[in-house]
Amino acid sequence: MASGEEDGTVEEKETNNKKRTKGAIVTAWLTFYNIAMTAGWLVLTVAMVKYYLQKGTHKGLYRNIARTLKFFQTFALLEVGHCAIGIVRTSVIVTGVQVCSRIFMVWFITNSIRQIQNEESVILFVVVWTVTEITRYSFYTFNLLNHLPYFIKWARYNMFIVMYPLGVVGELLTIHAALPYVRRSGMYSLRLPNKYNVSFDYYYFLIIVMLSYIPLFPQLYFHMLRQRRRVLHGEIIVEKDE
Ligand SMILES: CCCCCCCCCCCCC[C@@H](O)CC(=O)SCCNC(=O)CCNC(=O)[C@H](O)C(C)(C)COP(=O)(O)OP(=O)(O)OC[C@H]1O[C@@H](n2cnc3c(N)ncnc32)[C@H](O)[C@@H]1OP(=O)(O)O
Repeated sequence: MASGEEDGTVEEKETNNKKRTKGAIVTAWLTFYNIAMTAGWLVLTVAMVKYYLQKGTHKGLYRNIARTLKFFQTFALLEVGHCAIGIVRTSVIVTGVQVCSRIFMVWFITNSIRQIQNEESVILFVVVWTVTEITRYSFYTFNLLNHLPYFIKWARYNMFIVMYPLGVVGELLTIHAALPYVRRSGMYSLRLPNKYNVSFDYYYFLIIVMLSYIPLFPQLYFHMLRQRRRVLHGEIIVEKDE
């Protein structure tokens, strides 16, 4: 009997040790990830400020930071995995829509259409993304280290109120600026007849993407407002897909 009780205790101890080890590994990984992402977006900030101080114009700024932006924005795909395997308490759907929209903007709009890279709207969304991500990743980092300064928590759950709409304006204006070039070049499109007997028009796809902001953006925005009420005002909120 004693051995059974001891075994129970031994099994419980082993399970608890495994949980503690897993918890330590997850915390170590997330801390590393968030520090790396904070550093990456800070490098982007320094590069943008340095370029503007040297050149005195935003023309050519995107080309100057494109590689860093593409790397760190694409690296954020890991966050969909973090949600999917449950190491962070975030909606997979919300994170997926947010990350996919950013990656779409970076790779299939600004990186693919050089003619729009000097648009002011590109600088608008890049600057807004940068300020937001530095705040967000530093929030996660300090939260994991249990030394979260209030001003970072405040910034995390208040700045989005203005930054989110500004970022959407920048993204939509950039897609709109790209439309004439896409129409003229027929890029990423498939005309009939072809061996697949399928047609695809990237111009109309972009119009659909712009229209998709109408139902999708409010979902993200209200999600952040719920998070804000939960964290700053202690409301108990259960996400739909939790
Ligand atoms: C193929 C064609 C595609 C076309 C797509 C068209 C889509 C159109 C609509 C999309 C519009 C998007 C516009 C957007 O790009 C504009 C901008 O972003 S402008 C800049 C302003 N933006 C923002 O402020 C939003 C920034 N993004 C986020 O905040 C997140 O991505 C989001 C998923 C939206 C919300 O984050 P989350 O749900 O994680 O909220 P919390 O931060 O409160 O975290 C919840 C809990 O999870 C823990 N967590 C999350 N991540 C981590 C991590 N990396 N490390 C550690 N912990 C993490 C966090 O601590 C919370 O834990 P707890 O609940 O215990 O407090």
